[in-house]
Amino acid sequence: MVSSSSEAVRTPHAVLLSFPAQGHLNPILTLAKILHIVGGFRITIVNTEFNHCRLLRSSSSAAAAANNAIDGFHFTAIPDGLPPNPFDANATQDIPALCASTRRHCPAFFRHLLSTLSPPATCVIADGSMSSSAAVAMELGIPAWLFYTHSSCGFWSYFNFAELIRRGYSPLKDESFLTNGYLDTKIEVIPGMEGIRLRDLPTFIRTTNPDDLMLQIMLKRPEEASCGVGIILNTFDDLEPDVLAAVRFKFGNLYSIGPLTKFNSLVATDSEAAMIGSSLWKNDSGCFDWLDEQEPGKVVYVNFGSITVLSPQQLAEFAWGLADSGYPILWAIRPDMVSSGGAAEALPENFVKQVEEKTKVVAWCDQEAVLAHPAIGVFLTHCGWNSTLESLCNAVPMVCWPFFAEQPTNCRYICEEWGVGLEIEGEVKRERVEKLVREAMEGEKGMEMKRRALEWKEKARRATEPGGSSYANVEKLMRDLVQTKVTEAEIISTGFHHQINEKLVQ
Ligand SMILES: O=c1ccn([C@@H]2O[C@H](COP(=O)(O)OP(=O)(O)O[C@H]3O[C@H](CO)[C@@H](O)[C@H](O)[C@H]3O)[C@@H](O)[C@H]2O)c(=O)[nH]1
Repeated sequence: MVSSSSEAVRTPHAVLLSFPAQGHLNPILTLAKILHIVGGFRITIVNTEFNHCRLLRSSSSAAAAANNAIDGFHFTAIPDGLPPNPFDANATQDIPALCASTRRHCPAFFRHLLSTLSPPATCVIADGSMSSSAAVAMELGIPAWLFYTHSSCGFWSYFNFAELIRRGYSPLKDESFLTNGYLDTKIEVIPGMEGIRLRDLPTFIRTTNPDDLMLQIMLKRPEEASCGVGIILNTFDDLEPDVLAAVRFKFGNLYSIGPLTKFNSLVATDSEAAMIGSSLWKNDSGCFDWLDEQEPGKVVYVNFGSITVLSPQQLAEFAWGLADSGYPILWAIRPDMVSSGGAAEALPENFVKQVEEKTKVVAWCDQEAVLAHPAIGVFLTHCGWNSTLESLCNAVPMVCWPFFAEQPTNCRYICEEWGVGLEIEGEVKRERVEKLVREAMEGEKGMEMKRRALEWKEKARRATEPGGSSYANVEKLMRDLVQTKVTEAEIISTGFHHQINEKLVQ
């Protein structure tokens, strides 16, 4: 690795801009720690004001960084452009509204920030979902990289949406196409993803409305992905070789640097920066005492990430299916996770009484530490990309219930390509939940999944150690972040001025 004592003329200053969601902030913070602790970079992490407040409330170490108490590692915030809501620290913002608003408003705020930042930024890493802000950095002559925090298969699917529309796969003719078998159509037009079905692609393609906001946003991906000097993906070469080969063919400057979670040990120093937490909810540490009392490999860990919302009926089907499986359950139910409100209180009557001995319900927990606990046998997950990687890195087989966005694509790879998951297809039914949890825990498929999961854990370890592909790509990224310069010719030839002006007046 590039050492922190390298003879840089001045300390490089990386500004990292995160989309305001937990699944984005976590990998961005880990990358920032690597750059700071291993590469000696000065760091500024930019959140939206709403997320910044949530972070400060739940993480005292982040609050210290925000108050400039940690040397060379800072947090700051820009508005997200949404009207101020009555502030609710537990709220998750509406994702389409947030996507639209951050795209429209953040570039101007980010431009102001970059123009006034002292010391000035020497490089920018912008969340791929905030690519217009990366374009602003380039316009100011600051080289910018785009970091897409989802899987490569997710990234590449979005990238190919325009082609799918051109070929008439989407928009769907009418609602009946959601259930009449049409979604089982195999899509042979995405290089590196041969055999994938329409239903495996990110959910935003399943619309009947050509003007659907998320569809329209994803259609801009090809243009936007080209607006930085390189693309960063939190994956590793052995995991998604075909997709990565196709993406590399399109983008020469691609850095596959994952699983970033594996680098946590590299940055686990006793420095204050290493201790900074990124949880947007307060962790309930009580679950570890409970886990310590459980038999090894017998607990079903249930967590649907930071965005999934369940109806009370879905919650009840999961609850009874899990209870009927007979295994101990650790279940994280966010305060805003059930559409009727209430959250843990929304669990069916009698459920808690019936499974009291065997169940621990928390609002939020330190998931990486939970997945590393020997008591965990199976992870019932929504297939968010961070959860997927954290599960793979800890060799925990998955029962998958993809909720939205690129989660069905991750699910397809988890179950079919990597052989470490079983999918709950269609509507949640308690019998199905019970059957799949049992199969994953004690069935033949479960045994095979565990064997494959151990192999992936080992491959992830190798990728992130000296000599591994992700390790080498992190080194290259650090070098490039220091050495790359944006020339006027590049700015003009890629039309940044034009794009930005157009975006700002929209
Ligand atoms: O109780 C909890 C629950 C979650 N986490 C962490 O929160 C993150 C959740 O990320 P992820 O699993 O990716 O889920 P989402 O929050 O749903 O992530 C969003 O962002 C991801 C990355 O772009 C996408 O893959 C998802 O589809 C999108 O919903 C992970 O690091 C978890 O370890 C905790 O620490 N404690």
